[in-house]
Amino acid sequence: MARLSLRGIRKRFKAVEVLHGIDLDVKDRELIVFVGPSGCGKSTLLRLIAGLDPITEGEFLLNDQRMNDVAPSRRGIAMVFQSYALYPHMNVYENMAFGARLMGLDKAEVEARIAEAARMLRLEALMERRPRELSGGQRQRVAIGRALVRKPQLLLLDEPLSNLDAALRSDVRLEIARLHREIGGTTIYVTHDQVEAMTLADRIVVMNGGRIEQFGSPRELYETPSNVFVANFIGSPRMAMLPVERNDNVLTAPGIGSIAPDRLPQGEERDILLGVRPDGMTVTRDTGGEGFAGTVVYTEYLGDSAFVYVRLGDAAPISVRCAPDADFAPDTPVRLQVLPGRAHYFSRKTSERLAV
Ligand SMILES: Nc1ncnc2c1ncn2[C@@H]1O[C@H](COP(=O)(O)OP(=O)(O)OP(=O)(O)O)[C@@H](O)[C@H]1O
Repeated sequence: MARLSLRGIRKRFKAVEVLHGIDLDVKDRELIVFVGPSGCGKSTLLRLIAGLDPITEGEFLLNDQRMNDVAPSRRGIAMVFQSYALYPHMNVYENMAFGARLMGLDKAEVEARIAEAARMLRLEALMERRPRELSGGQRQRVAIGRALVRKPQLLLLDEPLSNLDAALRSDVRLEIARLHREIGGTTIYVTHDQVEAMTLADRIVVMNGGRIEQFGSPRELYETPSNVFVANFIGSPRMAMLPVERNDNVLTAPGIGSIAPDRLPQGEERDILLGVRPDGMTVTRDTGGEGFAGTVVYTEYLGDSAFVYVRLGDAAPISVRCAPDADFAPDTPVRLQVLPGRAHYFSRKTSERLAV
């Protein structure tokens, strides 16, 4: 069992504070993904949980026990790093067997677990090789295998797929998810890739500048991002953001047009940021009337759909998901409508989500 509580965690390197008070509760058996832009503190937080760096301030509890001063080897944690730290003088088999033997498992059990990991990670033909005789991606798979054979209660993975090609990446990702369920432990997975986060996680921690912006299920983050940062970070292509002024039940973007949406934000704020996902709008040739007027930049055909990129005013183009037969030549004047229930609202003052 592995249930985690982080309370007011701060981390300073000399005078520089890089984590500014992290509070987080992870349930047993959850697969949690830390995601965020480069330098936001994901790896640092993972290293504090592993015990590789001391916590400056705050408390880390594992199953209600304070872990701040417990040695890494006594935390019952297995970790896979971006740099794999394999034993150079051992071959692949021995690298995977080492940790499992230290746990006191009998020989047959160690062999069975290694065979399974090797099959899953497609390492069977490489078992006799030393790390220096392997490619980067192969080493990465050995490092994952070495952690998995221990069937840890808490598995920490820091960008474990960064050296794999696209096809292997999605295969190994599926295997990690399957193994996570099979082992029945808790997994924390660090990535900067929001697609990886969305497909793997039970819940996602979105980090930015040493703080948690939002913690929730992939669906919660996509459907109700709690601020502009999360709205922009989750979802590809990005959510369109349009500054609008509210007058009664009409939202107006100066020089672009206005809409009267089915749902409006609560409260009195007049200066609002309207957010709409690419599939939350329709685009038609401009014949006047309600809606936002723009011009087509280009149309991207994807087979099962098409993305039409539209410029509104002088902001960066926004993308609208259309049926695959959408065919708008560049510079076509078009009008955008927001579909019912698809408008997100944010305060222009605080960037926080406004309830409807
Ligand atoms: N040992 C250290 N000494 C000083 N500063 C550090 C140290 N380790 C990390 N930092 C700083 O802490 C911040 C967070 O780094 P961290 O590696 O946790 O980010 P990250 O979100 O994992 O980024 P990436 O996706 O690029 O790996 C960065 O500004 C980094 O420069």
